[in-house]
Amino acid sequence: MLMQMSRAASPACDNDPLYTFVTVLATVINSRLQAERTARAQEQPGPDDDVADVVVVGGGSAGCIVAARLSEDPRVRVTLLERGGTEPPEARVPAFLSYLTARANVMEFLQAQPEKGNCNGTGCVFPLPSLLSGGGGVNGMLYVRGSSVDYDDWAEQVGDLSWGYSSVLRYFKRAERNLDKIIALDRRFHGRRGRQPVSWHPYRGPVLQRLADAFQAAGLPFRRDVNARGQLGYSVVQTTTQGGERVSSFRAYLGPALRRRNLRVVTYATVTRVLVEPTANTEGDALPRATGVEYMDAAGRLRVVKAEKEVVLTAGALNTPKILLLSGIGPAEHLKAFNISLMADLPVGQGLQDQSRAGGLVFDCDASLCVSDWEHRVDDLEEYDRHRNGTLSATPGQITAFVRTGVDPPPPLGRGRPAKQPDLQIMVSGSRNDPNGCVVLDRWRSNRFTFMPAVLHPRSRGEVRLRSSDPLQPPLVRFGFFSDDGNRDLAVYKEGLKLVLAMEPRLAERGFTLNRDPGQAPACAGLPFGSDAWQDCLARTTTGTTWHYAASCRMGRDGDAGAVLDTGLRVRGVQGLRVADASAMPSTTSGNTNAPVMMVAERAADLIKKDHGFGGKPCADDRSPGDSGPSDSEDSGPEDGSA
Ligand SMILES: Cc1cc2nc3c(=O)[nH]c(=O)nc-3n(C[C@H](O)[C@H](O)[C@H](O)COP(=O)(O)OP(=O)(O)OC[C@H]3O[C@@H](n4cnc5c(N)ncnc54)[C@H](O)[C@@H]3O)c2cc1C
Repeated sequence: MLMQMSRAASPACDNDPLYTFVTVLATVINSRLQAERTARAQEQPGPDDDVADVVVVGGGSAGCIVAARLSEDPRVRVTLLERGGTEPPEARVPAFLSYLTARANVMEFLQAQPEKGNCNGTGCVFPLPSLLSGGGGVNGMLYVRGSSVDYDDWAEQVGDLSWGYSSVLRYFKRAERNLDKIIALDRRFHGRRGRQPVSWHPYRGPVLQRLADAFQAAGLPFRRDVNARGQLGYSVVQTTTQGGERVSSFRAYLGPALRRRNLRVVTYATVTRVLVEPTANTEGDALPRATGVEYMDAAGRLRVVKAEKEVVLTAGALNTPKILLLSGIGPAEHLKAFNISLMADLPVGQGLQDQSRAGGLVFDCDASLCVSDWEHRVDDLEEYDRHRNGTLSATPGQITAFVRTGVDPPPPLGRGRPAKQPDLQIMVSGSRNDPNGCVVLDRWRSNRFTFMPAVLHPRSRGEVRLRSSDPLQPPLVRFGFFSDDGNRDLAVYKEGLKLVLAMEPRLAERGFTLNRDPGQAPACAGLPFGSDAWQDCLARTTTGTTWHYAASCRMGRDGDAGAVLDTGLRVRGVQGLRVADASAMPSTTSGNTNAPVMMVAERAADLIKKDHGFGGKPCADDRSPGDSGPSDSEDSGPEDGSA
């Protein structure tokens, strides 16, 4: 209830008859889906005296993987607590993305702190997934690992080669079940037997073809596989799907594991804090220890689960820091202001990153290309229902481009860092220009496309702090978009705008008309369209998140004042507490963040198993860094059947 009160206005059009229509159809589609092979998560809270070996907090992209991996050993009791409910059936339909992201029962919409230099000074509105599967259940499904340079940078930053590309590649491969026969043949880079299916959306309609032609005509090279030897160019990207259905890490990992007796999953369980107790270690120093968590169940009752080995936080890059702060782990001054007893003075929440982007350039589609009427919609549904194909099996966002702009100086010679790391991504988002303003509704037949340049490696930093000591209040978030000294992030973004503006004639030839309506960016209406001042204005007033929140509790080397975790993902100065989600990343990667988060979670599970001597199937991969190894490092396959 309190969560509802704290939400910003949701763009949901729940009362629209079309929404009801789609929901009913989604249910019909679901009823024809192959029989559920996975048990439903338990929605009943556990007994008051619940005890586990490991408590995992947050059942998102990372949490579902950590819980499933750790419970492979039947001796290890794992409890996963998730504040939302189970992934809804319509999440499986790729084109229903827009309905999901507008639904208050799976997404929380919040407002960030107002800042002068972005979001028109009013505070960016941003969504937070709230369901078992987290971002993986509502996201755009793009499977993008990023550049090898990203991970070599991580290794250098944290002083640990095991986070370098040749090491983390094993975990990417371990997670992946690539369903494209040709791509899967590239065994150096791809896995074929992991739990996470990766495939192309089956449908590539005329709109996609023409967008691809426009990128090609603009001189960008076509890149078939962005997850192997390089990313630069434009691509139709593979997705976390199988046979025309979304497969989140909930479906891929946790669903098949739910039958395990040693795994307990509790939904509608909001963790309010980690229980941290001062203890004595062998040297006699007082070193606090995480002993469990407190959570609020669906009935609003406070409960406790004890963790005999450790607590793993996977509540996402905005809520993991909030939970740490509520538990007395964070900047001392900040905690003092809320009368929270200090357990460890750490820069929790300080290094928040998201890939700054802003409203890009909007193109309207010729009616001949983007027809959408009731007849077509019914055809679409029939096609999907029968063949898992057609417009419902895909999203326009499957096409994207990665660019190195040249804003940053070239890397020093001999440093072995070829200029293959993109700093800009052009994302494409489809929507409908509906007269009733409910653009989210029948978006699977988009008639309007926005090209959104996103700054992949922002210099700007934000922060996550507590709004209040009430654990049900959302965190206070400041994104800091376009706030870096020297405006380098702004320069990268503007390069993206220029690139798309230069594509305008090619897009026009192919049926896409640039929408010059000043209403697209009212604050910039008085400025000449496309001018430098207009570009600045666009960035400052139409700023948005890319939903790639990361690095808010980053790992780092000993002595790094900005590091919250060590490179084993352990919270510094606290025993029995780890972070294994996007918060732990040292910096954002060259692209979307879901695949990197899955890699971090796979690695975290191995680190935990190793530390506690748990069994299961460690990635045969913890060999010496630098040995990229053959694909025998892959998982031997889902033991409980695939999703
Ligand atoms: C709209 C959208 C589109 C995106 N598109 C893409 C894309 O196309 N490709 C891509 O690679 N990435 C995409 N991403 C990003 C990607 O999904 C995230 O990076 C990834 O899901 C982060 O994983 P996580 O485990 O760190 O956090 P999440 O997946 O967000 O999981 C956190 C979980 O913790 C739960 N939780 C939070 N607080 C508590 C609490 N107190 N108690 C219990 N549970 C709690 C949440 O409900 C949630 O389930 C997108 C994200 C969004 C939101």
